[in-house]
Amino acid sequence: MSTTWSERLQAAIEARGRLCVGIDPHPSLIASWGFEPTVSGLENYVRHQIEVLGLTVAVFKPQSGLFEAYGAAGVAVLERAVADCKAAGALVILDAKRGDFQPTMQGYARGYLMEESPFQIDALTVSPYLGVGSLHPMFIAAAESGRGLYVLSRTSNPEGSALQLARTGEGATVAQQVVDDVEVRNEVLGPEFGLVIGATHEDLGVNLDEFTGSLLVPGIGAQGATVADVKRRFGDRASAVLPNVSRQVGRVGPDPHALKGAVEDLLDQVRELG
Ligand SMILES: O=c1ccn([C@@H]2O[C@H](COP(=O)(O)O)[C@@H](O)[C@H]2O)c(=O)[nH]1
Repeated sequence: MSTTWSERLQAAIEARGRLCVGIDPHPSLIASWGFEPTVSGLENYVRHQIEVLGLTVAVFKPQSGLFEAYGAAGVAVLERAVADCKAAGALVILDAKRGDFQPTMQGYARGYLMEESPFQIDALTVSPYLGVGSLHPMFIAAAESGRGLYVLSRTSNPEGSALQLARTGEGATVAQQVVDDVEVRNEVLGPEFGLVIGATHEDLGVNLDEFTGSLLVPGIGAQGATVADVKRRFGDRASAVLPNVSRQVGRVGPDPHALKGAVEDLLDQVRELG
């Protein structure tokens, strides 16, 4: 890509507002929109969501697992959904949380982060829990191709805390070590690498003061957090937040007027983040 992820993200936020809408085609949501929970229902649900919201939303975050559930046909729907979001002028963060040792990460880099990759995404979520260094091929491929990465640090789910708030030998929390290790890459390669920090924790458990990348923040809506919580919990760093809302939007149903209204309402709220 001829621009960097951080440049595209900034431009998209200025044009459309600071909001990432998750494309999370849970079978129950597909059914509630009046479609069969089959591959063709999946395709109809996703296509309708993008047709209605594609020109409004800055960033979409398809959840890979909910497409992979349908096998190769579901992955084909995902590939087309990415292309449809891009054709509508929106950016795409693929939420696939990839993480493995370096030789395997090279395969994921070829799949997601190169000019010739089948998935023409803008950014990818990755897991650092085989060591941030195991993500090295991803950092390099993303920097070379103008793509971004979002590295899991402090996830929104309650099960994450025991691991992520454990202390390293140096006394930092594991989540903080991830923040610091990713920031080292940002200093060398540019602020293209962000973090996933859940909105659901009253105490974030990490210090983000020195972090220069963007913060992908899930947990708003169905998981209980509000945009006001994000503003309070992220304080000075709220302007680096890219809030994600998935099921709360899907639960509105397929009516285009209602769907657009729900997103406009969220866009009004996120203006408060600065
Ligand atoms: O810490 C994390 C990391 C990723 N997610 C993903 O975000 C969405 C949230 O969906 P909602 O319906 O808005 O709750 C989903 O795709 C998760 O896999 C997360 O929730 N927390």
